[in-house]
Amino acid sequence: MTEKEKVRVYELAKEVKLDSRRLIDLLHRLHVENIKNHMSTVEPEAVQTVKNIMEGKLPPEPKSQEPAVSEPVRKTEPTPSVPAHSEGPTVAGTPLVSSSHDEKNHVSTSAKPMANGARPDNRSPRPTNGRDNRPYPPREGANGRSAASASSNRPASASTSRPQTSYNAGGTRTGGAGYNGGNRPAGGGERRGPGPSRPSGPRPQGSGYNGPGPRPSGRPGGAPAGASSNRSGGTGPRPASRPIGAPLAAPPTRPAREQNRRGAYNKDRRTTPAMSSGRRKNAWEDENYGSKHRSKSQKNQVKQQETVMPPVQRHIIISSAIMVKDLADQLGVKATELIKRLIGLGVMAGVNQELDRETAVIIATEFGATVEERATQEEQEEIILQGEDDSPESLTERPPVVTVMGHVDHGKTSLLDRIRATRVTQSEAGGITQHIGASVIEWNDRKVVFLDTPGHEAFTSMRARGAQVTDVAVLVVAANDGVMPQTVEAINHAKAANVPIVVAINKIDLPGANPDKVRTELSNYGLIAEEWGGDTIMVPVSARTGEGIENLLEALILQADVLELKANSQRAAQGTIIEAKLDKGRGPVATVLVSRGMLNVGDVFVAGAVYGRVRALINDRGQRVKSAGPSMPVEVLGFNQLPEAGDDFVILADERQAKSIADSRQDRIRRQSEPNARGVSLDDFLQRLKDEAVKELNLVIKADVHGSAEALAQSVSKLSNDEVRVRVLHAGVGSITETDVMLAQASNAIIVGFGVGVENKARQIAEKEHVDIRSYRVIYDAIDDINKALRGMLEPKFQEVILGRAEVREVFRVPKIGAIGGCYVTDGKILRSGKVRVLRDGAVIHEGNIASLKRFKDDVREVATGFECGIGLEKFNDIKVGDIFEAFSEEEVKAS
Ligand SMILES: Nc1nc2c(ncn2[C@@H]2O[C@H](COP(=O)(O)OP(=O)(O)OP(=O)(O)O)[C@@H](O)[C@H]2O)c(=O)[nH]1
Repeated sequence: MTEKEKVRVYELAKEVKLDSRRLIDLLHRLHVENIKNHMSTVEPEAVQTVKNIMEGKLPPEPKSQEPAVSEPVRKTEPTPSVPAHSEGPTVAGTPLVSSSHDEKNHVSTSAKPMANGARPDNRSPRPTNGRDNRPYPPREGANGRSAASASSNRPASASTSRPQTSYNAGGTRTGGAGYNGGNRPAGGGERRGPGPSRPSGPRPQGSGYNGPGPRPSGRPGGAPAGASSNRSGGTGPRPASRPIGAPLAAPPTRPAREQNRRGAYNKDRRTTPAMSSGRRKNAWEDENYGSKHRSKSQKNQVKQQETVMPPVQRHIIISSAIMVKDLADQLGVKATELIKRLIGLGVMAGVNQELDRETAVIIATEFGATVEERATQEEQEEIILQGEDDSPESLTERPPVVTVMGHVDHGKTSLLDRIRATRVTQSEAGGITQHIGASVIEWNDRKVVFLDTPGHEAFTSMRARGAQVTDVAVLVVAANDGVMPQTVEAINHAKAANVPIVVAINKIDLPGANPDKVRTELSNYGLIAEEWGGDTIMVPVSARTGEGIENLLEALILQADVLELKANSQRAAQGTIIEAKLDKGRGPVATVLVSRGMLNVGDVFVAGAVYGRVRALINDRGQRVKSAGPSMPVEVLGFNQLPEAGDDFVILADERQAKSIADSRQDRIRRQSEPNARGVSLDDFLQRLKDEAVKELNLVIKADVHGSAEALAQSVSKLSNDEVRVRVLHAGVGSITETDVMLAQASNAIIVGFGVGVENKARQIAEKEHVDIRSYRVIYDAIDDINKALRGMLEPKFQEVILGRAEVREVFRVPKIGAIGGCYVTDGKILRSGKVRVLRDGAVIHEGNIASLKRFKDDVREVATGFECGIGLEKFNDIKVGDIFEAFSEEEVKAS
């Protein structure tokens, strides 16, 4: 690797002899962006910085910071201090290469200058109250429980009963070089489709490496950095480095009573056949202290140590989540012992429970094992599928991919037809447009690709599947109608996807057309027309007469030029499935939009969880072609099964490899259909705050009236604080629809409904995709819940479970009783004991208990789908034909 090349984290880790996890943590501390896991790429500048640090050349100090002062380290303060001759490079006072705890010096507390005489971060003196004021907060542990915080959460008596020198596993790990268990992309996190990152949306600034600098600390639950860590007492000399994965610290010395107890246990253990006591002891001594020439006191100490924790199997390989019992086996310890340790770290797990890789690594190191982390099969496959990055020289211009969006009847279809007609008249010789999901227009020797997919889908379901194929959105607004609800929805979708918008003000041929009114209305949504000093291109057009169409195409080309859309067309192709169907005669066929490379007949591919070999390619004019380059949509024949829209499409050299990847993806899909793949919920938002340094809470708001939606959006936006920003992706009127759920899923958002119902399909998708829909009747409750979540105080409470729905088909007025709805249960069931919400035209008009549930004349406890029944409601008589009764119950949600 040359220093100018980007490298992946694991490669760099290998090179600098640092465990990937630690390197990720270091990169985070250096504020290097986009480092998610060991496969993330590291910019050359950051690579160099890491190397410098590892070679002991510390990063330049921020000017604003205080002068270097050798700060005395108090004996009681859980503050890392690095000895003069420590060669272990440090950042922010944290040893990057954890060293074994040197027992000889374990009581040393004097301050010593750092390797090159200055503290790397020149922090101001830390308070002694145990709060972490370090500029770089500790990374959090798996499941949101940092080992450090876990240790800090222990009862005070437990921690104070330990001597200063005591070994505190949690503190050692996370307070030290840190363990970042939460750096994986969020469940629904946006996975860009293959291909070079598009320049649309905000572009990364520079290399993404901002160099070291203070970062606000004080994340919720932040534990004292290094609290009770071995650094607190172990300030004596340490070895400069240790082999990768070598034990991070020597085993603990414990209070005498505990040692005795453990001693007894260990005596038992030493009788186990795994290793004779003599061999164990020697191995332990050799590794930790050297076998000879110790002082008496040292020997005593060694003896003490030896009785505390027996050495266990030293080298294990962890590549994925592992069951507690399997890890215990690998480590050669009892599962109960492992479980105890896990509890100490705040992780509750049973013998048969899986530990994620990060937790497994931590706990294994706790037991003194060296751990080799290997990429999981999935990660290895992703590396293969991602392929090499393209060098800037290999990139050439590619056409823009455009999606048309807008309100119903504003003329999207007519506009697309008119544009296609332009193409037909301009360049086609008798070609018949074939529906393949996209079409290519050639205008003034420039190509523009239009997706036929209904606008929202391109931004929701596709994006939810990780694919973002659109470069530019054309927002069609009828000049006689102006901005309507779906116009706003479209704007929000495009904004959430960071896709620039070109506005087509349509129907200007109509007498009532008022383009300026449209411009004014759009300005309320942040779209200011260029001619009014803004940066949104707005083109008046008429799909009917064709007026302005050329201007629109010109605007799109202009926008494409601004975006500098480029791709390498000389490599193996990658793309995205934009449509797939089972054709009677041809079997599974799908349209692929090539994002980079050249797709050729005969190529072997993986697409999502299916694979195949390209038998034929058909373009949007129905012509067979031999190849298709970047941005080109092309129908592909040769799939073994039907792929799904939004799936990635990647050419591989080897059919066996393609099959194997497709098979393992199928397996994964099967496993994921079990309830562990989750979207984001408000309840676990706090957890994710800790786990992944989530900085944004995305919301989709739906309310019964415009005023409520606005009010709620404004109120919750104001809840943003220094650490977390509330971002309202969309605030609209009407019931919660499938589109809302898809937008929420694609953007990891929570849906907040205020006085509105949830459409059936939307409910089903939300359940399947684990999208959290929160319904409120009181605006304050909504604000309060979101506020609590932001402040990390949300108490999981009762969650609504929808039981079923019934439609009112007739209304009976019963004297002295009131109105009874003659209902038909359309789905689920209605329970007498449940509650009912009355929905009329998508809005909730009442919520309350059921007063009576009858089948014919009999009172019944429940009525299932497909049956008729009479439902009377407590304190509500205004039942009307067409009302929907949504039955629900409230179940307590356990804290996650
Ligand atoms: N006068 C006039 N009518 C138009 C124009 N564009 C579309 N229309 C008419 O508006 C109606 C709706 O047009 P569509 O193209 O179907 O609108 P759409 O946005 O695709 O509608 P949905 O697919 O239902 O969302 C049709 O009757 C069109 O003929 C235009 O520029 N001028």
